[in-house]
Amino acid sequence: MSSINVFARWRPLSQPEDKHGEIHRKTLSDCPPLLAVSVNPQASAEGRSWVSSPAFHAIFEPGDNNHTVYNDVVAPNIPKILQGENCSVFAYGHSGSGKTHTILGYDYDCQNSQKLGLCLAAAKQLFDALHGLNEKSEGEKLGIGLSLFELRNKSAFDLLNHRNQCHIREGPDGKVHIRGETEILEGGKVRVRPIVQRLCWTFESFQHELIQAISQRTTGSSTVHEQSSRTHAVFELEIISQSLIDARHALFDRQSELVPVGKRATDIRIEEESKGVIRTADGCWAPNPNSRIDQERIDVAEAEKAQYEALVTAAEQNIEAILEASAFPCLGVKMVFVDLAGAEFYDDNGSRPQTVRQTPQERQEGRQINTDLLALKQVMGAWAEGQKRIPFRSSTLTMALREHFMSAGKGNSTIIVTISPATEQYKATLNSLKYASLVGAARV
Ligand SMILES: Nc1ncnc2c1ncn2[C@@H]1O[C@H](COP(=O)(O)OP(=O)(O)OP(=O)(O)O)[C@@H](O)[C@H]1O
Repeated sequence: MSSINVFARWRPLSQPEDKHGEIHRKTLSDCPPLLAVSVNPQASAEGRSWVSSPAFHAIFEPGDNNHTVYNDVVAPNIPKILQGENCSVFAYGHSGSGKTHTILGYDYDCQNSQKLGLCLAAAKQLFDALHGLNEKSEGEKLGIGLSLFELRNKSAFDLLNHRNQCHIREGPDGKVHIRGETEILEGGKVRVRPIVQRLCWTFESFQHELIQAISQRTTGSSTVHEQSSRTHAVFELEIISQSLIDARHALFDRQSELVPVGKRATDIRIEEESKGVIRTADGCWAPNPNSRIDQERIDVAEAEKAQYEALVTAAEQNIEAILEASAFPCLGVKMVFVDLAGAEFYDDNGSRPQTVRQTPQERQEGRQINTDLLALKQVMGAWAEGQKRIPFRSSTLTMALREHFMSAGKGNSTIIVTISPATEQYKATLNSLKYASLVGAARV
């Protein structure tokens, strides 16, 4: 079994692409249940077809709408989420191939559910399911916490907090944390806020938050079109309850109280230990016979630090206890959608197509996007093959997505490779298919 479910989606030919014609393509079903694809720049170019490995769970045709894609790709994950499994869905493809159309859609009106992007359609189905659970339960109500950030040029930006810059750090626990602003509070307390999570108790409030946030997404010119998303956007939907959120806030408070106490203990230790040595005439350090370390002062400071550390541990355990005691296995479970920035592609001779003008900054961003996507490709390949060392640290994108890979479990990650049927984009389409073929063919 492959650990990543791979789908391909052909988009319709756009009007300007019409004159150059369509890639000749065939879906092959020789190895059920997986499909392969054969492509050829033109129907007449016999003998030059490239054939993928049997890697695809389904291949969507240009006439298939978002609703069809949702039913095949995302809907089977909803029962898994409700049973307590994390899931993630990535859209990968070159610029202009239809990633944003798939993940977000360009029509957010939920009356027209045929066009709704996968993220909103999933939220709608999840809210329907949560509503059923909430009705039956006497206890706490469940909702969805939405977080949304984009990655651009090695930085992360919080779209639910005025695009504030966030920092991606690996913590002492080995987990990657995405942190927002650092606040200095009274008494030297330091609070490093996590990225904003909006609590939504109805689909309508979720939809409102999402639409507001995505209006802040960055667009620019790619080598293909002028409204290209120049960032990787990560949409995180977490099943939450009020007591889980309150417990997390309590943990942040305890962590911020620990910071000045921990710093004081470290300062006192350094101060006392430095009394115990003196500098000799030749510039070396030697024990100071006239000074005595005040061990009691160090011990008092360390004891105070230990008290505050215990409070942090208790707050962490409280979160664990809330999750374990919940009647709902889905509490704290995440569904993540990633709309990757479009890979830039070049002509055979390495030059860019002349269709769209790019600024030097956009060209630089294009190179960074390609570097990120290459790193992601390597991570997906290593992860799909079950390798021990997965190169998550090789880019900000893979660092930020590390937790999603680690927590999604085998079989719960999906990649939709969006592809264009335009002959002029054959090379880029072929690249995307080769990549998908590689990931989909990997077995564990
Ligand atoms: N399956 C589809 N059906 C109809 N229109 C589509 C489809 N896929 C893409 N399009 C249209 O093609 C254009 C480009 O699509 P989109 O913006 O989703 O590309 P993208 O891959 O997100 O590009 P970029 O990475 O540069 O942002 C849009 O106008 C979109 O509406």
